[in-house]
Amino acid sequence: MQSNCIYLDNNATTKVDPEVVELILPYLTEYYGNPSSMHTFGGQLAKAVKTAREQLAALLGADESEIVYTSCGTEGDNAAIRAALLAQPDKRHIITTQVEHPAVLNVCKQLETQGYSVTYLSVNRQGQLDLNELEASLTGNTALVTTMYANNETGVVFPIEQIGLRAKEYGALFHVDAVQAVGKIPLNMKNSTVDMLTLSGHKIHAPKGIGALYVRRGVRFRPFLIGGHQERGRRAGTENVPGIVALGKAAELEMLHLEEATKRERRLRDRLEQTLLAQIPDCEVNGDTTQRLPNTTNIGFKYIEGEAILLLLNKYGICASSGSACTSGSLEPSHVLRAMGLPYTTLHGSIRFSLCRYTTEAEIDQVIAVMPEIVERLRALSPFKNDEAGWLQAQEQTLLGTRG
Ligand SMILES: Cc1ncc(COP(=O)(O)O)c(C=O)c1O
Ligand code: FES
Repeated sequence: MQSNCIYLDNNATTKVDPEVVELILPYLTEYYGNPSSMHTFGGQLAKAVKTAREQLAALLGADESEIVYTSCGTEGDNAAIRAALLAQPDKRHIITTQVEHPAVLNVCKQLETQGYSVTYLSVNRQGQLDLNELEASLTGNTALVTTMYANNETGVVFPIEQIGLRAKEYGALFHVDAVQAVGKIPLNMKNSTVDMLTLSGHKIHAPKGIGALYVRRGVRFRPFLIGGHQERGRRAGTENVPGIVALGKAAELEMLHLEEATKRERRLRDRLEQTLLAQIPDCEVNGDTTQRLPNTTNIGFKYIEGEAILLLLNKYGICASSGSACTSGSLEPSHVLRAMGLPYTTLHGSIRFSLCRYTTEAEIDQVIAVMPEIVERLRALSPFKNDEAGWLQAQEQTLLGTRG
């Protein structure tokens, strides 16, 4: 198995911090008890679970009683949406956006088949919402507004508090999928309109299989997983103790590094982006560059296929992605970039680079060194170089063929 690469796909998942690994090893070996047990061997682990809860609460500016551990971001999103609807059985309307992660979009689509109506807010070319459209969609029947904090594909950040204020005016609950924002944007739930907020461990240098949902005190919450009394009856199932300990430590490290890492990642990301834009013709950044995560850039290279770029980057040991990991492999272009109304010529040739605190100057140099040549090589092979109409026709035929 390959283990060494230039890893610029941190929005898909991150490396577990070595400090986190070291801390959790005893919880995988010696301390295997059940935190709910009466005996000391198991019961002592409740303390570790509590410490992690405090660490996570500190990162969110929340109270520890407001943290519910989950298995992943997807579970957090599912649990929050279901809980909001169960708590308000008379309300049958949900507002979300066209650019959400499938963990929200596909839940909403299923709810439509169960008698709920869903408004999918549009975004503009920059990937930003129109708050007037949100206001016009809200009614007294709206149970929930659920939007992401930052987009996984473009890094575009939504004006969360402005959305929340409007939701509150209509008495709707407000859930935020902050899987991509946690650790990259300072958060303070104390002075916030957010009622529930999802996060995922594997995006912040903890392992896969652990996440959390913030539930504001006072928000009526009905559990998604029903069974035992764990998590104060809000999420049944024996706790993933090593995962929880890891998440707590990872949160502590995110807080410690946030300011300095954010600055560094922004500088490296901007250098990568600006150099590629200067050296490669016919390319552009997708999404609002003023309201954006510091670690993400999504660049559209006209007239070529993103997958072809990725394959060549892979030959140089560079990991990036087109769209998101969950949807890669499907031939459909990204629903996020489509919602932004990108032209077909760019839609298929878009690549996301996402950095983290381990990304080095030398790694960025390496990408800068190979990208112009990769794009030039692919464009030389492309029969449609500078031929918008030809490219468009070919893409349409491909799509028809795959659907056919
Ligand atoms: C915005 C967003 N929400 C939810 C998820 C799902 O998180 P998980 O992979 O932990 O289920 C992801 C993962 O890519 C994401 O980027
Ligand atoms: S890995 Fe991020 S979209 Fe699934």
